[in-house]
Amino acid sequence: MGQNEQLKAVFPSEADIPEPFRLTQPVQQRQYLADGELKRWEGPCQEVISLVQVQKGGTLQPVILGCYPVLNEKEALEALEAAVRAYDNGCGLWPTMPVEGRIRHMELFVRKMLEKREEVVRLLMWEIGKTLPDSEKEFDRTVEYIRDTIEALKELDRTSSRFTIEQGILAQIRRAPLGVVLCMGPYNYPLNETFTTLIPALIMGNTVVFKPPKLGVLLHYPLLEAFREAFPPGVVNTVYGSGQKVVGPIMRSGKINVLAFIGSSTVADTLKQQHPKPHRLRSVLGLEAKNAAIVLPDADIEHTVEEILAGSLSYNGQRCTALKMLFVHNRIIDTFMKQFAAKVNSLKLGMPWEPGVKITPLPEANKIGYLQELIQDAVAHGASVVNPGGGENAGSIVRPAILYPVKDTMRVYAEEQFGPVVPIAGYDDIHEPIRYVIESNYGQQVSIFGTAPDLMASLIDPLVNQVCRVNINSQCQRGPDSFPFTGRKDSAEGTLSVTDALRVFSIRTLVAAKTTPANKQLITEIVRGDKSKFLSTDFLL
Ligand SMILES: NC(=O)C1=CN([C@@H]2O[C@H](COP(=O)(O)OP(=O)(O)OC[C@H]3O[C@@H](n4cnc5c(N)ncnc54)[C@H](OP(=O)(O)O)[C@@H]3O)[C@@H](O)[C@H]2O)C=CC1
Ligand SMILES: O=C(O)[C@H](O)COP(=O)(O)O
Repeated sequence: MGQNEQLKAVFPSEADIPEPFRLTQPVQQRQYLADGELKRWEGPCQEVISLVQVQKGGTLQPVILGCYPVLNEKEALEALEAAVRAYDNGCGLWPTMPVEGRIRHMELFVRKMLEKREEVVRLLMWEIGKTLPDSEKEFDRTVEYIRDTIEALKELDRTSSRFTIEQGILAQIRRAPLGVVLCMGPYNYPLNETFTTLIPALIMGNTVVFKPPKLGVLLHYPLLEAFREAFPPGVVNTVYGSGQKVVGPIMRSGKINVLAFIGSSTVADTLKQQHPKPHRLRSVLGLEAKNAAIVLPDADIEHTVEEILAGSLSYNGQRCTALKMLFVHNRIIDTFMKQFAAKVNSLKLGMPWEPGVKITPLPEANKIGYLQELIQDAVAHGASVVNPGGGENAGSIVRPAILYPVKDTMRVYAEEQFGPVVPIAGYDDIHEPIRYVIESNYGQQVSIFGTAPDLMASLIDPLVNQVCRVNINSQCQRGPDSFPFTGRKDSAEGTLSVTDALRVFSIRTLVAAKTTPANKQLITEIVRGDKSKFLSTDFLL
């Protein structure tokens, strides 16, 4: 069998798909959530085509998963207005609701969300080709993130809402919401990376409009009812359709107080510029990265190969944290390359639900075309594809490619490939990879592999001042989610983590009163009458 036939053979016929993973019927989504209602949509819908293809009569055929509403500017602005009303007129409802109340709503949401686990996991596999273990992990990690957020909020509330008297002024310092937040996430973690901003934004008392990515859109549908039941009207609203048509008007309205966006740096710039006062907009952005691995001459090669394999190719290299450029010392490059290529060649290609599969179908023809352009450009400038068949595809499946020796004249040296292409450069002088990190447009993370304490120590400080996380003898990654996650330059704006996110979606405000006898009397009555959040009697003691 030729390479292409071998690749084609990884796709199943419909009959080969095991029962629990079959899609019984397409998901015909004709609803969206706005103002507390699941509104019926009679207008045009966009078909969703799976990344998984099936064999029929010797050819690969697309699988239609369902469709979602393509809203217009009118519906998008109505959803926005619902969020604005829920914030501005929300007295006693959401933004002014005590923390314990908001937590109860969030706990109800988690219970309802858990009922949809199986459905969401199945859609993750079909919509974005994520393996079963990784799809389950994405769902479970998201639930855990919500629970951790609830605990972190309890702690923040205990420590940050306090009374103080200074210079004859009694003040209560509070953490207050910011307003209306627009949340958008990328296709590689469509659930988790949307919820890492949506959940903290909500629980801090903001109201939200969110647009799921077009790849990974249907898996949000089973959760709409949970949002509707768990939160007051207008607190959570969804929009669907082309970014330009529905997100553009929302940004241009100037009514968004926070842009919470995880995705590519160029789209983030476009969205910010659409806001009438971009410099006043708070932005929480998780963007592109080109994380490098630096392998020192004394590295433990076996361990390094394992870490770099997972770091560069898990979920087909489609992670912002993936290792996207490797620098290996010339003294060990032959040994490293032999072991690494053998591991890459042994990765199992197949369908997301198959046990042991690591490489799964990729999105869209233009993604595969882009990867092949990068490979051709590198080859034209003197690199080789080290592993035979690397970069070849059949339909949506691509065999990973290792490129070597990669030079600064090649596009793949600086561009974020976000796919199964691993560029490798050899080096003699440690200043070469360090210069790469310094000169990169991105600044998320770096991994260093080695065993000599002095050398490692001398690298850590300069590197951590260029990126935001230096990983020692391990791949780059986001988790644990309690760790701060951010980047410099074009890689991020604002910091996320369970607790950082609570801070980023809130502001410290004051209620202040002169401590005159009349004011003391007034405040005592306010407190007794339980008429505001100005509740503690500490100041009276
Ligand atoms: N730093 C981080 O935390 C992370 C960063 N990323 C980065 O995300 C990228 C991959 O994700 P990808 O989904 O391709 O990113 P995109 O920037 O293409 O899409 C992200 C979101 O923006 C929307 N969008 C795209 N174009 C427009 C537009 N013109 N107007 C309005 N909205 C638009 C998308 O919607 P639609 O799908 O409908 O087009 C999607 O919801 C990589 O660069 C990766 O590094 C990924 C994960 C984490
Ligand atoms: O969306 C991404 O790519 C992530 O931020 C990477 O997360 P991970 O390191 O946990 O896979």
